[in-house]
Amino acid sequence: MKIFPAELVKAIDQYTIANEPIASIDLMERASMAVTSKVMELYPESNQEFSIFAGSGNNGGDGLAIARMLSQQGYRTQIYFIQTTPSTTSDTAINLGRIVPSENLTIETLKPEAVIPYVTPETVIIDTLFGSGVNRPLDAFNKHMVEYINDSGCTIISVDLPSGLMAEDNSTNDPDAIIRADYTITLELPKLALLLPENEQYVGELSIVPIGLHPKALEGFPSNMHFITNEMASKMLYKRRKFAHKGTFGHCYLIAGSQKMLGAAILSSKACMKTGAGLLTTHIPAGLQTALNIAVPEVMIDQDSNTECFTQYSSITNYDAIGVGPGLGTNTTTIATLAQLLTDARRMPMVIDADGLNILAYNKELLKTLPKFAILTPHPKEFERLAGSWNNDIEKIERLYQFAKEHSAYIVLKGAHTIVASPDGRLWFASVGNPGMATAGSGDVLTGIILSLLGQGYSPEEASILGVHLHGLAGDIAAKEESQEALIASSIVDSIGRAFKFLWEIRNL
Ligand SMILES: NC(=O)C1=CN([C@@H]2O[C@H](COP(=O)(O)OP(=O)(O)OC[C@H]3O[C@@H](n4cnc5c(N)ncnc54)[C@H](OP(=O)(O)O)[C@@H]3O)[C@@H](O)[C@H]2O)[C@@H](O)CC1
Ligand SMILES: [K+]
Repeated sequence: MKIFPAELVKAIDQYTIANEPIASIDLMERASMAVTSKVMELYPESNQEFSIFAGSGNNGGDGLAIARMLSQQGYRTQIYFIQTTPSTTSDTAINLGRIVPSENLTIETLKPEAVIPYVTPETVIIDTLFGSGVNRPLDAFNKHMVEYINDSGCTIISVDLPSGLMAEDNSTNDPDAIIRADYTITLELPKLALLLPENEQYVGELSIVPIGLHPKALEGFPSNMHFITNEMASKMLYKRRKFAHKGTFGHCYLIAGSQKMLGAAILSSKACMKTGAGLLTTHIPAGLQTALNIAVPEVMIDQDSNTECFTQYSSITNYDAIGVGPGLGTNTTTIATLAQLLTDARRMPMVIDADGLNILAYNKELLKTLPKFAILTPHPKEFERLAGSWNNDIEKIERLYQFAKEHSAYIVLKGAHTIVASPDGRLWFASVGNPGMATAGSGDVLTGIILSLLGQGYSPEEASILGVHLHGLAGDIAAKEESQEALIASSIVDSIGRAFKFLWEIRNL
């Protein structure tokens, strides 16, 4: 699924109206119906009361239609229609005309000098003041409305975007003039601002509802940003052939672990095997063989002669892909050996994580020797060490583009919506995963998953995107079963199988 800027969303909207064809008021009705269904899913009990704050743009038009629909379903609904600009859009005017006040539905128009009515904290506020039409910080009256809603103590559901949030860059926005929603229900397409960590406080829990925009427009309009969906990930899966043998699925080589961090090597190894690698050889420091063997009997072991650092590696021509970094340490000898490995393995598919990345960050000349299309999997702090700091998430994305291009590498920037950046300037945002996955070893598991996919012949692009999606899905399955609190890295590994099954079911639909 593509992520489009607000102007293109508008153009897709227009294309749909012209080519489906459908009257714009009917498209608004369809969109409002989709949002109403989602709201009713969140609040199935019809004794829930709603207050809908509607602006005079089309977002407000949606709000008016949602109010009508909720009241028809038996929910008591009050509308506060905010009239600050004289120009009510034509569809919003039509929806205003469709409001027939009743016991369940009341409407009050608020003008700039109006006193804002008291809303009890039990009421759920539906915020439809502004949507994707905002291109500057809100004016004083609307900011006052936003502050009132934010301070109300009510649960807030924003439609399309939290009002006041611009669809892309908010670096010059006024943070006090943006709704802080508990839920954002966005129409059909995720907007960039909704996926950025700095906006989490405004967006709350994000859901996307299809509204039937024209498939030709969704396909044909260009964008270099994508949202990774189950459908997209499931299409990437390779079928395992009946006459395959373990050699068919690749021989992976993982260089990981140290005396204090053998766990990283264990988690990564397990994840690699669970993701379908045919063979895995794990290189660890001397003295740790038995522990690794017991923890992951499927793995072959390549022991270093040194107990403390990485000093040697076996012939890389034996392998199809290399993973390096989890729990490795950053000892001087380790740095020298990694430098040699990068030179030797110039044509190998490779994923580099954790201490591998720290070594690169503190020895930047090594970046020049990265194998082409190497995958780097930093968390934000590691990426900052590699690429320098940023002032906001839009600058961070710029940094990602530049860094991936400059080093011909795929960057997997881990976070709430992990971002994969390709060397040719495309980005993919993760749609799955949960805060329970911010736990020790979670990154080691991702490295193992990506290594496994590389070893099986997936391209670096596929391995990054599918790897991120499988990791997030497995985390979501684990959180559902055990809670986010109890989720540990091993739970993610244990759920990889179910993540695969889920994707295969979608593929075979
Ligand atoms: N995408 C789709 O397919 C569909 C989209 N739909 C819905 O349409 C929504 C977009 O509607 P929209 O374009 O009318 O914009 P919206 O945000 O409601 O209001 C803009 C108004 O606010 C004004 N304004 C702007 N900035 C301001 C400021 N700082 N302070 C004060 N005023 C400011 C601006 O005026 P102007 O900039 O001209 O001064 C304009 O009058 C979209 O989010 C979705 O909910 C569905 O109905 C159907 C399918
Ligand atoms: K809104």
